[in-house]
Parts: sequence; C-alpha cells; structure tokens
Amino acid sequence: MRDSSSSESLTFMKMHGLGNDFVILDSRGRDAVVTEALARGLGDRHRGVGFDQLAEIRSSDSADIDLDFWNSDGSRAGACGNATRCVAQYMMDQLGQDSLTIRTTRGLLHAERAEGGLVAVNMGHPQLGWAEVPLARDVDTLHLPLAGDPVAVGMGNPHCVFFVDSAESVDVAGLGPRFEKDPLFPEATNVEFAEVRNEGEIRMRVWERGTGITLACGSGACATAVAAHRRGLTGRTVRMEVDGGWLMLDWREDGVWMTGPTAHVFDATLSRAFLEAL
Ligand SMILES: N[C@H](CCC[C@H](N)C(=O)O)C(=O)O
Repeated sequence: MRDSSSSESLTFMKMHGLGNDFVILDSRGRDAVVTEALARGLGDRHRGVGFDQLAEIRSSDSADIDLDFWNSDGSRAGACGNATRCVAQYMMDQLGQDSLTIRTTRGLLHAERAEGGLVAVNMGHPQLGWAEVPLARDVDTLHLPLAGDPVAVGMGNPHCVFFVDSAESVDVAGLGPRFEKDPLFPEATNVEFAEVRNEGEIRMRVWERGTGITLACGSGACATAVAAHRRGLTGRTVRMEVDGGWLMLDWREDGVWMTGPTAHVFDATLSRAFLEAL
C-alpha cells in the first residue's frame, strides 16, 4: 500500500475538458494519496505540474468509482463537472463500458458516451435554497442583495451568476476575487459572468473559487444554465460558449446534463524527490 508519506514515485494523467485542465490520480485498490500539500505542490505550474483541479479516483462499494476533487490552492471542491467527464471517458474506455456511475461528495452521478465522441454527465439537481448553496442568511437566491443582481445556484459547489451585456468586456480578474470571498458565501463561491445571446445560447466567463480564471467550468456552466432559465431568459436547453469552447446544457427532470469534449494529454510519473520535498 502506498500512502502520502511514502517515497515511492507516483503516476498521474493529465487531461482537460475545453482547456479546464486536470491532474488525475488513479488510486483504486490502494489508500488515498492526496493531501492538501500534494494538491498545492502539484498545482504549482512552475514547480509542480499545474492544473485547475486535481481528481483522485477511488475504489467504490456503491458505484463504478468514487471521485474526489481539489483546487490548485489545496482546497477541496465538492463538484467538478469537466473533470467528471474526463474521468468518465478514461474509465469507460478502460472498462469497455458506455456509461459509468460515479460517487462524489454531492451524490451519485451518471455519465455516458454521447454522439461525436463527446461525454455527457448528469450533474444532479441544482440546489436553489439559500441554505443549500450555501449562503450565510435567508435571502432570495434569484436576486442576491449584491451589486449587479446576481443569482446563486448550488451544483454541489456554490456559484454566483451575473448577467451582463458583454461577457468579453467584463473584468473577470478584478471582479471575480471580490465576489469569491463575499461574506454572503460562507464557503466562498465560483463566479460566472453570462451574456445571454438568445434563448438557446449563452456566452460565459468564469472565476473559479480556489483556482482563478479558467477556460471552462462545468459546474459553473450548469449553474449558469439554471440561473438563466430561472430568470426566464432561456429555455431548459442551451449551447454555452466558454473561453475554451462549447458545452451543451440540458436541465431535465432528473438533473442538469452537461455534454462536451474531453482530452487525454499525457501520463507521467512524479519523482521521489518531488514527493519527498512536499
Ligand atoms: N472546473 C470545475 C469546477 C471546480 C469547482 C471549484 N473551483 C470549486 O467549487 O471550488 C468544473 O468543471 O465544474
């Protein structure tokens, strides 16, 4: 058995979904290896590998796999839609399956192959009540008492969605961190800036909690689609252009489905020296 204090080397995969990039560790059949220090060390793009999220696959007794997520600052993420799709692609290929069940901290998720080599995942029902998001106090999640009149949506992690006239001209780097740590969000929040182009299409840019600007955020795309529909701006199905490409969102009876591409970039091994220096 390997554990985080071991000096053995450690193999990992680098994958991405629309440029939202991940280091993925396959820890099935062994003890979990990820610690906050490992997440932060690996997440350093200069001295480590670099990723938006780290995902660790674990053996499961109630699904095909269990899956845990970390941000590059070492904090835990309760949900990560694009990493879920990437891991689903890897596991379905490895197991020769067309669908996969995944246990995450937010519950059981279902993923499957979609047309054109894409992967779809049901990210579950959105959390629309203030306590579920979570927010610090009882306010209307559809109109938060914050400048810009954003919407709060939980997707297993918190999201604060602003509707803007032009997503391209929003200062995401300036506004993102300001709202990420707003006291209304006791666990901080991911921040989305969405421009509704028409009732079936949205342009969205994102500041992720614990990571910063990313090229795509799957749970953020789901939250944005839910917020737009709740505001009466779109239907239940939308195409969404993020900085890294396009996602399809569909808020169905059984949850919010997200479909998009995945890419497996390389596999590599961390040196003992790197692990020992953590
Ligand atoms: N990139 C991820 C979201 C990570 C969420 C994380 N930043 C947090 O909630 O702390 C996604 O595709 O859903």
